Amino acid sequence: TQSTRPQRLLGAVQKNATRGDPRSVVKAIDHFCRNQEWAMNVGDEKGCILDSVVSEVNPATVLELGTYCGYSTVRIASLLPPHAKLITLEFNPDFAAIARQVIAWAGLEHKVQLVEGASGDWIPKMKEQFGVETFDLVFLDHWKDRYLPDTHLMEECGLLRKGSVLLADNVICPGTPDYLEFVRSSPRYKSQYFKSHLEYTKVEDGLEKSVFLG
Ligand SMILES: Cn1ncc2cc([C@H](O)c3cccc(CNC(=O)c4cc(-c5ccc(F)cc5)cc(O)c4O)c3)ccc21
Ligand SMILES: [Mg+2]
Repeated sequence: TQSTRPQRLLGAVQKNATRGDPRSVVKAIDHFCRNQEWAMNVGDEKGCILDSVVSEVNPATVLELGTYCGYSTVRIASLLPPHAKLITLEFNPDFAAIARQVIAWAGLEHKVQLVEGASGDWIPKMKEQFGVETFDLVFLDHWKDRYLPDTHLMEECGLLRKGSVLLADNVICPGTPDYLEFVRSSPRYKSQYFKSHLEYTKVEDGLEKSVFLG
């Protein structure tokens, strides 16, 4: 039977990356996507911006919406302080199965809780299920039309505190117009655009960093 792109991406990691070495996992995926098959990872260029925001926030609790194959999960988790936790939500079981193996290859299982399910179902259960108070950092990279409703939901569920940082991928391509309009016009957010390119291409894209002001 035919393999899927995520399966081939995992194969490239297992072939070319060193177990327990997150940077080599990131490098192997970027090489695969640049030279073999494009895939919708945040990529190396936007990934450097992600790294700088993670390092600046130095979060104890992180929520990632949209795991896919675990590329950004590995980038974020590799920068977290010792007892920090990253919860990542993935509704597609095939993606989740690959991501678990990519995260394990990087040796980061102990820092990551991959939850299989949809953001809309799980955000209201975060506090009771995972003992989360609030998130210091949220990385939005799931369905683009879910960024805004899920941001409202996180506010309503008391998961954001004064200073919580939302970092959104793909605000230009594919684009998240309603989300961008909201965070840039709301008095409750301080928003900043980091211009970059769509992963592995010359097409413009960027990340939007929005600080919740409470
Ligand atoms: C509700 N819920 N809760 C958890 C959860 C998790 C998922 C999945 O992880 C999932 C599946 C399919 C698509 C996405 C969103 N990502 C994208 O669509 C994307 C596209 C492109 C692009 C750009 C140019 C192109 F020409 C083609 C694709 C570049 C990018 O970086 C992307 O992130 C995410 C979905 C809903 C979920
Ligand atoms: Mg993306």
